Parts: sequence; C-alpha cells; structure tokens
Amino acid sequence: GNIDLEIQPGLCNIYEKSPFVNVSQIIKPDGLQEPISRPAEAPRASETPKPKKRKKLSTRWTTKPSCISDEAGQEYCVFTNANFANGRGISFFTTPTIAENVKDLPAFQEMGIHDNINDFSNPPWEVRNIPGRGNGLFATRKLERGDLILADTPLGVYSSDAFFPDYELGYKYLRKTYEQLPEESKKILLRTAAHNPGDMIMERINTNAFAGEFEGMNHFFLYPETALMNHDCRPNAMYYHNISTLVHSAHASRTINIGEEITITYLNLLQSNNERQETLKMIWGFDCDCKLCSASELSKARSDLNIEKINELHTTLSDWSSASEATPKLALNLLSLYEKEHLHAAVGTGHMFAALAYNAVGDTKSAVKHAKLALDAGMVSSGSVVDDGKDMTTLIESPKGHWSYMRRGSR
Ligand SMILES: C[S@@+](CC[C@H](N)C(=O)[O-])C[C@H]1O[C@@H](n2cnc3c(N)ncnc32)[C@H](O)[C@@H]1O
Repeated sequence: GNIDLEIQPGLCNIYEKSPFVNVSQIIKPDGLQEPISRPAEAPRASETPKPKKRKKLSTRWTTKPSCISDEAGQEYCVFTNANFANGRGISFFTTPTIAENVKDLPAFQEMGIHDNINDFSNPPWEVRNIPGRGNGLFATRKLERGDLILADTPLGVYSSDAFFPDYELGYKYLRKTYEQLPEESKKILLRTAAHNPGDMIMERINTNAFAGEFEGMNHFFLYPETALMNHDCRPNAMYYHNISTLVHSAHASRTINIGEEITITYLNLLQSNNERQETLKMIWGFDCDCKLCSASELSKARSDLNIEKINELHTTLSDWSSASEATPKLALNLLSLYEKEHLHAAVGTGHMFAALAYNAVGDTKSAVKHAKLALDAGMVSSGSVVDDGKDMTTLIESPKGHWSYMRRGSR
C-alpha cells in the first residue's frame, strides 16, 4: 500500500486522505501526523521564509527523457538524474512540467544538501530476517526519543497517473526508471520486498512506496531503506518527508532497546482494530500479529473506545468557531489518552493542542509551558514539524500576540 503524504510548503505530511484506487499500494499515513487546523484567517508564521543563498548545481537529466502520452495527450516521461544525492541517483516518471519544477527544488539546487543523507556506514540497527515478516530493522544501540534512525532519498518518484492508461506500456517505462539508475542503486532497489508476484517495479512500489500529492499530482515515492521497516500498530518510530529536499527520515518516538525491532505504522492508527487489520491484509497481504492486534478481545475493545474518544477530541479541539466546546481540560484528556494508548509519537501534537487551548482562554503561562513541551517532542510529533514548530515558537515569544490568544474567551 502507499503511504499517503500530504504535501505542505516545504514538508509533507503522511496520513490517510484520498485512497489511491487501482494501485494496491504502499505505506500509509499516520493519523497522528495531521496538523492542527487553525482558523482560516490565522496568520501563519511560515508565510515569510527567509531567502536562502543558493549555490546552483547542474540539474541536467543524465538520460534523454523518454515519453508516453495518455488519450488526452498528456505526456509522462522518465527523467533520471544519476548524480542526485551524491551519485545515488533518482528517476521520475511524471509530466514534463513537474520535472521542470522539480529542478528548482532545494533537493536539486543546494550544494551539500544530501551530505549526511543515505549514510548507512554505522547505523544504529541491523537488518534481520524474521520468518513470517521478511526483513526488518533491529536496534544495535539503545535509542532515545528523537534519535535519528535513518534518512534516505527516493530512488523513484512516480506519478500515479503515468502508468495506468496502458499497464503493459506503463511497466515498460517503469522499468526504464530502474534501468537508468546507477548500478549500486539498482541493487538497493531490488533488495526491497515485493509481496506479490507481477511486474518487478510495480510490485515494489505497491509494497514499499509512500503516496502523496507532489506538485499538484499524486505520486509514489520509493525510499529503499525506509522500506525495510515493518509495521506495528504501536510503533516506536515516526517518519516525515521533506518535500523540498526529498529526504525521508525516521526518528525514535520512544526509547528503543538493543535487539528491539524498529517499526513504523503503515496506516492511520486512529482506526479500530478491525479496520486496521483488514487494511493491512488487503493492501500489504499480512495478518497483523503486533502486540495490540494479538491482545485479548477485551483490551482491543477498550483500545477501540479510546481511539474513538481521541478522534472526537481532535475534532472538538480543532474547532475555532464561536460554538467551540474546546477547553484546556479536554486537551489534557487527549494527552492522557495518547499515553494510555502508547501513541508516543502523538505527544507533541497533544501538547500543541494544550498550548493553543490554554492560550485561547488567556492562560498564557500554561500555554507557554505546553508550547515548550510540544517543541521538545516536536522532532517526532508531527509531519508538519516546520509549520507547527514555527507556530509554537511564535506562541512562546509572545503568547498575547499569538493568533490563538483569547480566541475562546475566558472560561
Ligand atoms: C515495506 S515492506 C517492510 C520490509 C519487508 N519485511 C522486507 O522484507 O523488506 C512491507 C512488507 O513487509 C511485510 N510486513 C510488514 N510489517 C509486517 C508485520 N507486522 N507482520 C508481518 N509482515 C509484515 C509485509 O509482507 C509487507 O507487505
């Protein structure tokens, strides 16, 4: 299944949105990574980025693009830059317009931007093969919350529209995205799992790729090292995807002991046990036997109830209308539900809700406290770390000047 990425300025967020019909897919979104919705008119700190000095790199495609078009005449081409990310290479299968825009991204423009990325010389994990789940990553060093697990760039970025008009032809072009990569990268790509027989590249996209909107169209991103992580419904790692650098990174969301498997979630965790298990079976072809999936019926029912409450609290706390029933107390309830449900990765989001809820009733002291806690947890709390982080920083600097101040009056 595809992991669904919602792309935002500078970043993209991974969670379930529009499912990709047709493609069975990749890794799924994480319901915990949704940015907190703010009132539409709220000024966003992220709207005034500082201009960066950029060193121009050569961004020529290293292979002449080859193209197909659909019935409407829309062209999709294979674009490869074998020098991308210090020689790792990258292929796109997308429209010429998008390929042109991509060249302007910091990923292609900023010298040295990938210098510490794709470095697997001394990782805090090793790959182990476990019967019934294939390869997985296991910690070889103790990791603390926030520690980097890995950061990689994609070997392929594929528009979901590119290969559907005619599968046979589409697969031929998918094959080119692979063939045109450097030899070493081809090997890395082939090491990823394909859980169904079929087209060699398509099936790897289905099993491993993240899906999301990119330059206004749905795309799949194949991150080959990220792809080594197995799923758990209460994972110990969180990931985020930076759409301007094309770097995907995973961090520990709690302490991970030596020998423990490092896991992420493939789907929105804020669903019931049955929903999650059905999706995992249907899209990734496995019966989930993680701790939560194997718990007693009673524990699962309790957990489902907590998840329902969490979803309700998200809705209430995101309501900035005059009828809003949001209070700081509800935000604290939310935080304790995350704890109870072992949704470690969500703690930052919970503090963010609390900071806003306190500030909205004029308790600036508690607001600043929670904003600081949100920032502390921030690295792993949210797909929109950049925006939310900036928002929290603004709140800490001047709670009374923040858009949320007294928005809900005093209660
Ligand atoms: C992104 S890959 C993960 C790495 C994969 N195990 C490998 O060998 O490269 C996704 C595939 O791994 C397997 N998988 C992931 N999580 C699993 C789990 N919790 N239990 C069993 N199989 C799992 C499934 O076959 C799934 O389609």
